[in-house]
Amino acid sequence: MSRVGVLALGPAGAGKTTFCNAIISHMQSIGRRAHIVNLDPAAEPTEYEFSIDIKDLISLDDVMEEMDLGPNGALIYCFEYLLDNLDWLDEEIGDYSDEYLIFDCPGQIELYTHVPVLPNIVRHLQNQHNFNLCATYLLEAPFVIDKSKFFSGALSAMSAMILLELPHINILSKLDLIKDQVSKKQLKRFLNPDPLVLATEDTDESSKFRKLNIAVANLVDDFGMVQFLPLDCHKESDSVATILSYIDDVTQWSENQEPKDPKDEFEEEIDDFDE
Ligand SMILES: Nc1nc2c(ncn2[C@@H]2O[C@H](COP(=O)(O)OP(=O)(O)OP(=O)(O)O)[C@@H](O)[C@H]2O)c(=O)[nH]1
Repeated sequence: MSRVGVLALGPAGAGKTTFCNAIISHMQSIGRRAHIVNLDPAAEPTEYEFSIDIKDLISLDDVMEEMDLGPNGALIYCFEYLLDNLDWLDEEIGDYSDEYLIFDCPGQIELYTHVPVLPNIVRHLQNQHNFNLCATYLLEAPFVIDKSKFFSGALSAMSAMILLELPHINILSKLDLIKDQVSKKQLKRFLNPDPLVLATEDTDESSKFRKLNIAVANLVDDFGMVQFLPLDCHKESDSVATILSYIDDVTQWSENQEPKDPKDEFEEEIDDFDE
């Protein structure tokens, strides 16, 4: 038996929970079942009930109060507690066989860029529960269309990809917020950009950061971190369906199957952008 799990990752407020809800809603509309696993010990209830909720094990408020810790220290404590009590997760997951689980993760990206707590949970899910996992990393469109922020976002996504070692899909969320600011052509540039061009254009040849910018751009390019699937949760759009079909491909990976090129997948989505 193999299970499919999707991790929703990304900085605070990037739209992870909204994305999880949009996936569930879309799946329900096409007759598929999926469940949200809330891994954020500070999360409030959302549109769809959590099928598995870390708050049933431990909550951030309780830890802050009882251990006299700040929010970040308390979050790390919660995850270490989860790691020490993985039998709780095992029991909860036991009820969901052959189903899609969407793991809504906290926005404190150090959990998957610095400290190994999420990678340890990922290994447990793979080894003990035979999960086919995939990571989705959300970055807000208004954030990413700014060049310097684009690189910082791409580097944080890359860091998560390296630490988690999972099939990785970058998602540009909140597309509606940039609709009036960028043309279809500009959007394409940010969905599938050439990092070297981004790093060097408009940069003074003598700038002392030029060499560093080029080195960072090459690194980002080498790791293939520069393709984004667009997501607009506030509009009836095909973006969720497109992302889901891509997730389906990477999680049901078979040896002789090549991954689809996300560029082709979202081409149609971009065509609708100016309308
Ligand atoms: N305009 C717009 N707003 C969005 C979109 N997706 C999410 N939001 C809003 O962005 C805010 C944050 O969304 P969440 O889904 O809670 O983000 P999150 O990444 O889960 O947040 P944390 O769990 O706190 O890290 C909410 O007010 C959402 O309504 C979108 O596609 N467009």
